[in-house]
Amino acid sequence: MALHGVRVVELAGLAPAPLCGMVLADFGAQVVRVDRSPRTAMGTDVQGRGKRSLALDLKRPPGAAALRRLCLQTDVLIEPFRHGVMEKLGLGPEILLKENPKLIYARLTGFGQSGKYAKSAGHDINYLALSGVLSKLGRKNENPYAPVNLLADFAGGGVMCAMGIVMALFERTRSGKGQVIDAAMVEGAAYLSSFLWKSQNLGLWNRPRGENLLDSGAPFYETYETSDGKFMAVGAIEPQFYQQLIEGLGLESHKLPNQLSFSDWPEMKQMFADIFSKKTQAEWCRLFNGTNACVTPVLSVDEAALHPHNKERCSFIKNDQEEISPRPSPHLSRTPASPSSRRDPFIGEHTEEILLEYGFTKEEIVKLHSEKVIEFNKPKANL
Ligand SMILES: C[C@H](CCC[C@@H](C)[C@H]1CC[C@H]2[C@@H]3[C@H](O)C[C@@H]4C[C@H](O)CC[C@]4(C)[C@H]3C[C@H](O)[C@]12C)C(=O)SCCNC(=O)CCNC(=O)[C@H](O)C(C)(C)COP(=O)(O)OP(=O)(O)OC[C@H]1O[C@@H](n2cnc3c(N)ncnc32)[C@H](O)[C@@H]1OP(=O)(O)O
Repeated sequence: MALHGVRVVELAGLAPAPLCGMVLADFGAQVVRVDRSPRTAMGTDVQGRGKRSLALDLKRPPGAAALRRLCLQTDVLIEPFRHGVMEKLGLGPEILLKENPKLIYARLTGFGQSGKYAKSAGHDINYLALSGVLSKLGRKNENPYAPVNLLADFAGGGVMCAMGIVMALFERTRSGKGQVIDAAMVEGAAYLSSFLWKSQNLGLWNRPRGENLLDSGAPFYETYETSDGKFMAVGAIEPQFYQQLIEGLGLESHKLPNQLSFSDWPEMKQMFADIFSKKTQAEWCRLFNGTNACVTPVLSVDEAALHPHNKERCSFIKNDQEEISPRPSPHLSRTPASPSSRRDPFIGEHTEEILLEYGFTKEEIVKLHSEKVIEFNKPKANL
């Protein structure tokens, strides 16, 4: 796998850092997740695939010292706390990089390591709002709408951070040096959305939110309800594809306004909606399958795994617990990801084996355990 041999320590956090760690694990990195005690923390990481868990109290000096030791033999550290938390623990980048100059120290936060908000709490919706992107999302005459926590947390945060880590690992092959990554979700979400800024002069965003080409303003870039309460997605932007949409809907283009006549869009939408409501989703699929009208069913997460196209590409995978999840993407031809099929780790499940692997002696481990700096949490056998 592409990241075989890369050692990662991920400090447990909410959504974005766990995704970042999971992506690295899926592509072959050895990821150790450092958790708080199983007595004080609930296991909320559903993105623990391929990781092992070490329960370590970082607030206790021997705990922080243990992390420093781990970092001596680690390629990448992912930390998901507000600016200042790691410094307070004596685990800031100056110290850790001095001890291991090859360390890639990835700081995944909302507001970044500097600036007015650096020490403020926040979540996806706040970062998206500050990036400027949220102002563009939503339907006509409605408040801005955050699409779950996908954009800032996962795309602008977890994925951007993973990209930064891979770039830093690549650069390290030339310089032999690590570096600090300041992955701020505000900036990640904005960068991801560069098109919004760079397309201003194309006139794509001249109208209020929800009345433009790609923000649910256009009738040919919309979702429509079908007679069985499901939905179809329409993305027929180019004239030749739009023509196929019109034909599929049983309309005649010479009787319709011009595709780009903004003032006619609301009426056109109503017309398309009426037509889509006359057939079931399956009927529309049969009608549009194999055309270039850019019409596809809106599938539920369960249906997506069963769709013939996705099945053909094995786009979804099952783990040992029969849980279905998306296959790691993208697909690398020679060194594809090989996601673990084991269940996610329990907090503290691998404490002892990880510490032994990183060179701690049995005696040291017993001492840390007796001082309650580390915890073990072996799963009970299923008798
Ligand atoms: C919208 C999303 C968030 C969605 C999350 C949801 C998916 C989940 C949230 C609640 C979950 C549910 C719940 O738990 C109940 C169930 C539990 C069950 O097990 C599963 C089902 C549940 C229903 C469960 C389901 C889901 O998992 C949930 C619904 C986001 O936007 S996430 C992005 C958030 N932002 C960031 O990550 C940016 C950077 N981070 C921050 O800004 C802050 O960390 C944050 C997020 C604001 C939190 O602030 P907080 O004050 O709590 O932390 P920090 O200031 O960063 O400091 C951390 C402190 O912790 C200490 N510490 C850390 N590790 C250790 C350790 N190993 N040992 C000891 N101490 C440790 C550290 O020293 C800091 O201490 P101090 O505060 O004293 O300095």
